[in-house]
Amino acid sequence: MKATGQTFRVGIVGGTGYTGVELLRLLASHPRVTVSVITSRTEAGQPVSDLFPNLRGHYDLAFTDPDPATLAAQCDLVFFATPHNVAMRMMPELLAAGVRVVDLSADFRLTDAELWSRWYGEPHACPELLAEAVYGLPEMNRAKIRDARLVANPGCYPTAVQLGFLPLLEQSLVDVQRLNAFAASGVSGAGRQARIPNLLTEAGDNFKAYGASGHRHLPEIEQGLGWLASDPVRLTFVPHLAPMIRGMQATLTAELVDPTLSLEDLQTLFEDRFASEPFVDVLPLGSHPETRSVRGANVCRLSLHRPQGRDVVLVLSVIDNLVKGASGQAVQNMNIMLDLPETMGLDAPALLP
Ligand SMILES: NC(=O)C1=CN([C@@H]2O[C@H](COP(=O)(O)OP(=O)(O)OC[C@H]3O[C@@H](n4cnc5c(N)ncnc54)[C@H](OP(=O)(O)O)[C@@H]3O)[C@@H](O)[C@H]2O)C=CC1
Ligand SMILES: CC(=O)N[C@@H](CCC(=O)OP(=O)(O)O)C(=O)O
Repeated sequence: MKATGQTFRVGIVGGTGYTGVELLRLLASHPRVTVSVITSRTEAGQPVSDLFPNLRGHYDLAFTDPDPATLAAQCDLVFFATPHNVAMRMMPELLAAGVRVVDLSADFRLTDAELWSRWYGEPHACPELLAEAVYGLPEMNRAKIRDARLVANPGCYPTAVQLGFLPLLEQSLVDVQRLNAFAASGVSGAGRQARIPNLLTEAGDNFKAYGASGHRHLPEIEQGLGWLASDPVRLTFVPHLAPMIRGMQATLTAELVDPTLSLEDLQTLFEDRFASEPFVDVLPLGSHPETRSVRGANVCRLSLHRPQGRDVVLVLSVIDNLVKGASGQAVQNMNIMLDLPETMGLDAPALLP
């Protein structure tokens, strides 16, 4: 049953992937949104609930081939839950028809087309839209998201890392030339397509770093941290693959400019900065956040440390890569764009165990 008030029609391009089905799960209980189009090239014609039995009874909808004209006619807002290089080709037609877009891929996250093509390996298909796209980290850009036609939803690592550093950089408290982020992701971060490294027998009972000499999230994170610091930053970023399905943990370190600042001062700074943020939770001093405390929930939990009282601040940050790291944040952005309460459809607690 949908609540009173206007109901918005949304479409999802890429409905068979992990972020697509997570959007469907979250939107099934959203009181002001109806999913009117869900696309898949490989499953066109199949009812959604045949492919995803968890959604039986929630959707009377079948997958259709992605077609911009159909999406434009039947949707107020469209999510792209597709690999890179898809949204940038279909989106201009939707924007021209007055449809608003939240893109979960990286197509519009970097403002510099040349930098994008260096990291993504081909020319950008519509660089003219890069300046207009709004980077969809609400804790940083809420006012711009409200009026945006096109929101670039952040990557999962960039969400965990930027939220953890945010108060320190806004207040110029750390050396921005020597930032470090070591982060581990669950295997769902790699998407649903079949690849040998993602098999249970390869990724299970194993833990490894990858992309250590350069991962495509590095320029995205440095760009966002640079906005926060109002200065270019330099980050050492090492992602890891952890033997779990969902979840992301980031360990961040930075050197304090003023070592007389106490851990309690930093804790107060974080608590004050995030006091009115519904989806950022600063844990009490001494805590170590766990990925299972955010599983299925649109929340980032942070904790602060100063190991051995040295001049280094250490921030632990956890999110669910598919929720605050992708589809939950996309719904949060949609709520802001449609002038709905920001937490609508997103207030369920995490799944434990
Ligand atoms: N997984 C995660 O934790 C996160 C993912 N992201 C980003 O979100 C996006 C989706 O990720 P994820 O759900 O994991 O990916 P998946 O690989 O699991 O799913 C991709 C989806 O896109 C569709 N698709 C693929 N190629 C095309 C195309 N050319 N045209 C139209 N549809 C296409 C596929 O369906 P079909 O082939 O049937 O059309 C499928 O539904 C990616 O850009 C990813 O980088 C962002 C943050 C976190
Ligand atoms: C575990 C794993 O493989 N994670 C992915 C990143 C997650 C993601 O999808 O990020 P984008 O939205 O930027 O593509 C990777 O490292 O490429």
